[in-house]
Amino acid sequence: MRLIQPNEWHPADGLELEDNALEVVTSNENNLVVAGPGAGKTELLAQRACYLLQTNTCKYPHKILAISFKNDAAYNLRERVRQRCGEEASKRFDSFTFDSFAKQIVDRFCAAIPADYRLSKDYEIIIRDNRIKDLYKAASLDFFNTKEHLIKFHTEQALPISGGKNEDIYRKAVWKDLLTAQPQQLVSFPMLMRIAQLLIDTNPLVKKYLQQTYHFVFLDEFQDTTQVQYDFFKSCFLDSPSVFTAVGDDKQRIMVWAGAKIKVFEEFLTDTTAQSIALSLNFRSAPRLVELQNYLTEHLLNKPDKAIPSKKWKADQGECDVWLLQSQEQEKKYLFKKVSRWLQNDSVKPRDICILVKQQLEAYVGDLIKYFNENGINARDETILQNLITEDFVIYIVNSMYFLIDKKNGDAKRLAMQFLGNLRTEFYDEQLLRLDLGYNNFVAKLRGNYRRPLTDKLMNDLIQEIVDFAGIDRIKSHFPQYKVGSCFSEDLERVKAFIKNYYAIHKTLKPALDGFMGVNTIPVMTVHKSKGLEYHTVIFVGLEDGAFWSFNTQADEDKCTFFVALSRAKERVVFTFSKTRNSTRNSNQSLKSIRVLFEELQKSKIANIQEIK
Ligand SMILES: Nc1ncnc2c1ncn2[C@@H]1O[C@H](COP(=O)(O)OP(=O)(O)OP(=O)(O)O)[C@@H](O)[C@H]1O
Repeated sequence: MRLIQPNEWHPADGLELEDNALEVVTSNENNLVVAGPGAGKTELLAQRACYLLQTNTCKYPHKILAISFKNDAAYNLRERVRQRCGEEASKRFDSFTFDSFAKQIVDRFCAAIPADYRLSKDYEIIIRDNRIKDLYKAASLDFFNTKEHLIKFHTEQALPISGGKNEDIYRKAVWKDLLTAQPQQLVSFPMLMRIAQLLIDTNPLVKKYLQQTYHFVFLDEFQDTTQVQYDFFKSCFLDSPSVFTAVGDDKQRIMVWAGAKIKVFEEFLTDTTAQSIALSLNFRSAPRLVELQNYLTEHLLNKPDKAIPSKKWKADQGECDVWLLQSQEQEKKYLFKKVSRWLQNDSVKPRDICILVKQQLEAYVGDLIKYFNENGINARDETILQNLITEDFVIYIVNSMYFLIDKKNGDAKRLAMQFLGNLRTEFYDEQLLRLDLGYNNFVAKLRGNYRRPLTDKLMNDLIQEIVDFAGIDRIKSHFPQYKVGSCFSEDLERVKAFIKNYYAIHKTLKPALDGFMGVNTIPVMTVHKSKGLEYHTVIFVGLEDGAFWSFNTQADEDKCTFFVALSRAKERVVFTFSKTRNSTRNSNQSLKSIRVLFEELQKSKIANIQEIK
């Protein structure tokens, strides 16, 4: 890799950075970038990674650690860095979620965990908090009124658990029950993070190893950081020479219900003496939508910041519609008609459109998804597959299959080879060339053996052979999340099952793979899942009291949720209100509790509100 002098470095891909962004990209100080939607915060992290690696400011062999909240966000950031500064440099860029980073530390250094909290190799991760809640219930602990309070209480304290109050004794007992459960120990991700923190607090060598490995630490979507995550970050890196860059937006703080720390920006600035830096451009949304976001920022969120649209747009671009409909039945048909027209006339692809709901996806749009699919527009609940299809090994399998059916598909081969190369970071160029040749021969052999139709058995065997070529042990040892337990085999079985299902529908492999990956399919998801993403058109279904049932108790967070939905759109955003919604608990819908959202849209004079007869 050719080294670039810092003063000769330019942002990758010809992008222009505003002055503040460029200052952060090249800075050697701790910074907190606070900026609105579409300001390029994630892009700034990608550009900073390129700067640090290409100029060797992050000196070889030290690395950059980027921590995100969701698998797909970690994946997207890693991909952006790879595209911007190439395969070789990006090997020193580790992009993980908080959860997988903590798990990796625990798995790697499990013998160093103090005895009372030690985990064996095959612990089970509890995803559903109910198991924890039930244990407290069994201990007749009723001093918390909500499950959320109880779950927060469970990991509120750093380990080891101390204190002699009743609550502490119960907490200790529940932790013990979980860590001695048979046949496997049980831990939630926040528990795992507390254990990782304990490991670091009690093992200076592990701490030193982390700090020497990662000279630069990035924190994406910092507004969503929980107390447990922040404590873990501090144990790992505070007061070390590592340089921190956090980016976030307090207008997009929608995870307070899940424990996001409201004062995290302030604490970070104090703890790390970071500078707070603002950005002013919005690269994502067209000018009319930026204007609407600015209006709502001031009048709904009571914040002073204003964004400036990028110059690539014409001043009158951007549209916001609110459609008031009579029934859910009318809503699905009207939306179908509109979406069909956009797909035909506006050169918009299904993947450029996103349907969002606040929650209860099935109740709000289950019927609509069915109706779209029955009438020729693919749409699906993306939440089911979003994590799986961004897993590296899944991308490898699918691209190997695309390459199998089309030997001219160079992109598919490149992506598959990239995965294989990453599993063998110790390889020299010559060995990589041999691997390339071996992979070509392997796929050529598969092509020769490939028979149609693919029975379930043949499909299973085909996928298994592709995985075996990469080597299950190698995959497991490379990806911390797969090292222990049965996560890998479970995910692999899910991949096989999904591809077989799509194959049963389409009868040929290409559309089956496209179906699995969601090509030509409108993604449908909750606003929470849509964070960090962007679409040409966003349709928010259910601007109603029923969907915002918690508005009276958490108005600020719900206003931010509404703002996040709106700000995912590049050119068009639509809100629907339906007078009746039979699939929900209260079929008659009103606009009383959330009147302020509706009124502010109206007052903005940008939203076009229409009653649809
Ligand atoms: N300097 C730039 N020049 C041109 N386009 C940019 C620049 N920075 C970001 N973009 C583009 O703007 C869009 C938004 O960028 P990005 O996702 O980084 O914003 P963000 O601040 O993280 O957004 P959000 O907080 O809303 O998720 C992306 O399409 C990105 O490619």
